[in-house]
Amino acid sequence: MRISIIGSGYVGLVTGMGFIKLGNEVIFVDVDERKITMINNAEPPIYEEGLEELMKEFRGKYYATKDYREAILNSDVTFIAVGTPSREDGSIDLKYVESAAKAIGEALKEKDPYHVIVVKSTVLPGTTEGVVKPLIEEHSGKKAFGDFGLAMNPEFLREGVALNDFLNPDRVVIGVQDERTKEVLEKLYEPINAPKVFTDIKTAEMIKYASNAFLATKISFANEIGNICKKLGIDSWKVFEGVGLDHRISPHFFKTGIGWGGSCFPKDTRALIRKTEELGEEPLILKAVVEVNEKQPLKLIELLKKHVPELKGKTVGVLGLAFKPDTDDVRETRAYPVIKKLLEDGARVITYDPQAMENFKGFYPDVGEKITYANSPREVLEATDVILIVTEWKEFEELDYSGKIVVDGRRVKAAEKTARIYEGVCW
Ligand SMILES: NC(=O)C1=CN([C@@H]2O[C@H](COP(=O)(O)OP(=O)(O)OC[C@H]3O[C@@H](n4cnc5c(N)ncnc54)[C@H](O)[C@@H]3O)[C@@H](O)[C@H]2O)C=CC1
Ligand SMILES: O=C(O)[C@H]1O[C@H](OP(=O)(O)OP(=O)(O)OC[C@H]2O[C@@H](n3ccc(=O)[nH]c3=O)[C@H](O)[C@@H]2O)[C@H](O)[C@@H](O)[C@@H]1O
Repeated sequence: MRISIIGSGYVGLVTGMGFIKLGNEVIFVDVDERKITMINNAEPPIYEEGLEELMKEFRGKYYATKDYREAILNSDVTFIAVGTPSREDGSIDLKYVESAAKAIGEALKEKDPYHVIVVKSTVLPGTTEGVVKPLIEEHSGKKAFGDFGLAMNPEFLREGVALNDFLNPDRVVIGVQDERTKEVLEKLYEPINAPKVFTDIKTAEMIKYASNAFLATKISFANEIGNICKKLGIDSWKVFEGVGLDHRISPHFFKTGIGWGGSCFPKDTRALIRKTEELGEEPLILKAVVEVNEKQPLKLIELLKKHVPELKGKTVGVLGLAFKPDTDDVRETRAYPVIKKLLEDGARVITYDPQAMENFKGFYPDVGEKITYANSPREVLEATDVILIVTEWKEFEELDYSGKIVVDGRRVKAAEKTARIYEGVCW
């Protein structure tokens, strides 16, 4: 099938390359010239395992452009995968979705054969039918479900293992209304060996929010129990190993630590909270889930002060800046509140991350003043005896922490074994 993808970020690029691997051809559309040039040179604009190899292998099966018209006229299915960030008040900002829908509508004017538009971006229930559909109809002069198809197909991939998640998902959720669109998507996803859940459009939208909210809840719940365990001298990882063996609960996604960050859990829980309030309901659990998560990274500093009561003038090493390992993404990373607090308390910071330092400089560009970006994790260990671990990169397992005070937010076994003083956040 010929596919066009609007928005070539983490989701657009990964799903696009995934569809190519399944035998399709893809035209990527973006507004960012830098990304377009990089994709056309088979260079991934983001770090994601296996992506570069795939882009090199399938050169010729895809290209990137700014031109919506060209992309729509030369494809049969268009996915919308633009960002859906938070507004200042936490509500969902649909400006990219809206401008994509308008531009698709304009391009669709000239297209005769049936074209299917699929919303892949995470959008609140009602958005595809209440915002995307009327904009495409207004700008194309055509009618949804008659002149063109419309569907909602949320994405569940995780950064770092994104290609594998896309190609081997637990399920594929497809929200559709008309039979013709359903057939197109059934065919497109046929090679994927996973249960296909067909629903109406707003149910598909809700499945995505409920999934992310549940996962965020699972971690905040585990961290709340983990904080109690810490006070009682209990290893919460052992606790959740035992808890997770109950098949109704499952052992996955139960790691206690300094909480969840990333481009989605924070913004999606906020958006769902705002939507719930708008509907006149009280999001009691969701609010608590967020509150636990905001406090959790500061536990690192609290524990550090047990051993180093005065941080003023001290150099503190921070290992890891990405919101999790195997990505260069620093959106809502727990490293930010940790480093902010260290600097507020008068400490100097020396930090290292294998992939995310350039992105993190967006928060703290004043290199050398209060924060130094090291060339290796060893350089951090040479500079100071006080270490905080924020992201569990594999290479941090290869270090010798002898003589160090380590406060660990993610459980790096080598630190637990070799540090002079070791504090785990929930163990
Ligand atoms: N990052 C992730 O792991 C996952 C993200 N999602 C959802 O997928 C959506 C996209 O997320 P990401 O890929 O992380 O975002 P991103 O920010 O990495 O990528 C979005 C891309 O859209 C482009 N863009 C913005 N406006 C545009 C327009 N009018 N026309 C064409 N391109 C435009 C941007 O330049 C950017 O390259 C969001 O709704 C997110 O919640 C869903 C599952 C996983
Ligand atoms: O909607 C999205 O964007 C995606 O959000 C998450 O994926 P992602 O943000 O890439 O990362 P996760 O692996 O879920 O980790 C999120 C955060 O939770 C933390 N985490 C994860 C697992 C765990 O057991 N404990 C824990 O603290 C991680 O350190 C990280 O900060 C979901 O896992 C995906 O299914 C979803 O598609």
